[in-house]
Amino acid sequence: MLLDSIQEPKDLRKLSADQLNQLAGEIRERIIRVTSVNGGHLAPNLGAVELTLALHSTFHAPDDKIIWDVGHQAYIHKLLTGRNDAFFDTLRTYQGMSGFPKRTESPYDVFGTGHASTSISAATGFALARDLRQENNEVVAVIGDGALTGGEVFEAMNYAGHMNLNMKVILNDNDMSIDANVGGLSDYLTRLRSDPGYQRAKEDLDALLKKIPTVGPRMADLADRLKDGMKSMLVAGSFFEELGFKYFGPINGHDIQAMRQVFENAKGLHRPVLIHVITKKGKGYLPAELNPDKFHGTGPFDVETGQAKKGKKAASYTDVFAKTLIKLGKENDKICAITAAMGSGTGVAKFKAAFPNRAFDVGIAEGHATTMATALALDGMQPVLALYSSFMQRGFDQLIHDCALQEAPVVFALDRAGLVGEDGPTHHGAFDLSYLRLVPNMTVMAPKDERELQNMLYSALAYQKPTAIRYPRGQGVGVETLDTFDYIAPGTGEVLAQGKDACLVAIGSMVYPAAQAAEALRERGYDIGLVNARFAKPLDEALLAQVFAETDLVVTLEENALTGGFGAAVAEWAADTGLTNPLLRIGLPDHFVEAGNVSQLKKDLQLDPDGIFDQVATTLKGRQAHG
Ligand SMILES: Cc1ncc(C[n+]2csc(CCOP(=O)(O)OP(=O)(O)O)c2C)c(N)n1
Ligand SMILES: CC(=O)[C@@H](O)[C@H](O)COP(=O)(O)O
Ligand SMILES: [Mg+2]
Repeated sequence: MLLDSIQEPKDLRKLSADQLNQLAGEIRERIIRVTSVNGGHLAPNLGAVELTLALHSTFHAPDDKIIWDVGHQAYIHKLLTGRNDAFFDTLRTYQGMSGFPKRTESPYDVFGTGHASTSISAATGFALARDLRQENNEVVAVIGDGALTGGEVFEAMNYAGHMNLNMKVILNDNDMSIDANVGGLSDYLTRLRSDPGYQRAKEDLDALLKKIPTVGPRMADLADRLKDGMKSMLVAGSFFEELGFKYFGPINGHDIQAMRQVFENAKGLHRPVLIHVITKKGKGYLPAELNPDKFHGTGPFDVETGQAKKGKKAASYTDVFAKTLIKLGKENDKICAITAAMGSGTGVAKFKAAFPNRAFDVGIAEGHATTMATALALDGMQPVLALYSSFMQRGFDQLIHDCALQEAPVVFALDRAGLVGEDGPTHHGAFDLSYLRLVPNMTVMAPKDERELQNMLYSALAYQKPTAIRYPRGQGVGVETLDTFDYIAPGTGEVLAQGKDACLVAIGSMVYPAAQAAEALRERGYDIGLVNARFAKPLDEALLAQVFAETDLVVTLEENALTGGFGAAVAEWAADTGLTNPLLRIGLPDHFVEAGNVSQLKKDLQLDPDGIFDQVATTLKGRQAHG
């Protein structure tokens, strides 16, 4: 195989045009094979094969810096930069190769990513550093049309254009985000891409401009201004040109030689350049071409049929959220659902199918979504903003400054809270309890199971206050859901068992594992209590006072960073109250948790029932030994 002979990108420069095309086929085969076993971002990569070959055969990485936006499409880059074997064996596995660019993995991965819309800011920094060092390497950002909807992109282009920095942006336009892309910018790209009238308008304009008479100084001045105005209205890429970027395109992103020629020409321009490349998401694998959304990120699948390998499982938290919101939406027409480019992932797409006018996908714009939801709430609507926990981080200031400060009754439905698995540290929802708990006016809760998620969503809408509910990725514990809901008052936990030796006070996804550990401890003769805390804010202080009075050792459990999390809240409250019971806090450590199967990660971090049992038993034995 040609692919196995490529150790570094410069090997590509020895290949003929035919060999590069052959290599493209081999790469596609490899990626389909590996993702069919390990899962991964198949469709984005299949669309970027020729683009990556053209880039790596023209630019000289790692001296030239190639920055991948989101980074989910960087598999080809990994295959071409000496990681062929590891890719085959370990992509997205525990202690294996990351599914995203990662600086510690390779010198070719110059900037770590996972969240969208950072590449042009990063390129700006690399270009400035290069200029300060008086070197002359190229800096290239590769960004998709979906990631282009994120506001940071425009902050970066505004500045890079202003500084006239030598950097190249390759816009990989496949006319898709995860779901359909949204917005005026997406429409603009569609016009650039496909409207022959638009292209013709450009040619007609040139002809027209030649005909404008320029008699006398005032007429000449008028003609110039008219030309400028018309140019900016009609010239292809004028939006990018106005920001200071020289626009090239659109060009065929599956024609390696055409792209190489444009990239080579762009190298000679020492200024900001944007090259608009058109690709097909899922290219070369029919099931992915036909369903690019399903194959954006996939689990293991059968290559022949494209069918997912996993069997039918219990409903996911996302399904329960969507089903419950639809039911609530039928009874209350003020309820709206908002998401930031994660309609399928959060279940908002289902709500949109039921209530097309009351569901909004704003693109990759979590900050904007938060402010928009705030205003909807202030004007009498009941917005539910569904985001992944780790992407909510993008809207933190808006959550404080717009929503919480004005006490806007927005419900934040934070999916993928806790460990998410193979996407790894960029995507684990490790911090939301910490960063939400510190904000005044917030109510923060986490359900122990699907039924409690239903009741929490129902209750959150009744609170009429900024409220967050966080729940994990994937399937629930399998309890029955209902079509009627029970109200849970703010700051009320639930005593599941009483015990004198220790009480396990767990929140959200840790309640069931804590219950299993408590049972095992009881079998060893310990008297163990169990509390479902439900709320990280406000705490159920009366319940905690009872727990601290009745038991010796208090154990808090959360699938969130220990720093600032639920256990920290209990510790602060106990210290403020003058209680001195020993406190064992179980949760995520103060380092970024790597990628891997969630059960494996939980085992490693002692967050599974066995790990909880061991930690509590060791502490209890230690206390007995010291009398
Ligand atoms: C801040 C943030 N919000 C949401 C996401 C989830 N996400 C990952 S890829 C993606 C779509 C990207 O579309 P595009 O840039 O066009 O790349 P394509 O997959 O089409 O190649 C989204 C919304 C993210 N990674 N980061
Ligand atoms: C790259 C990215 O951010 C998304 O594609 C993410 O991988 C989706 O994760 P889920 O599989 O949890 O929806
Ligand atoms: Mg796209």
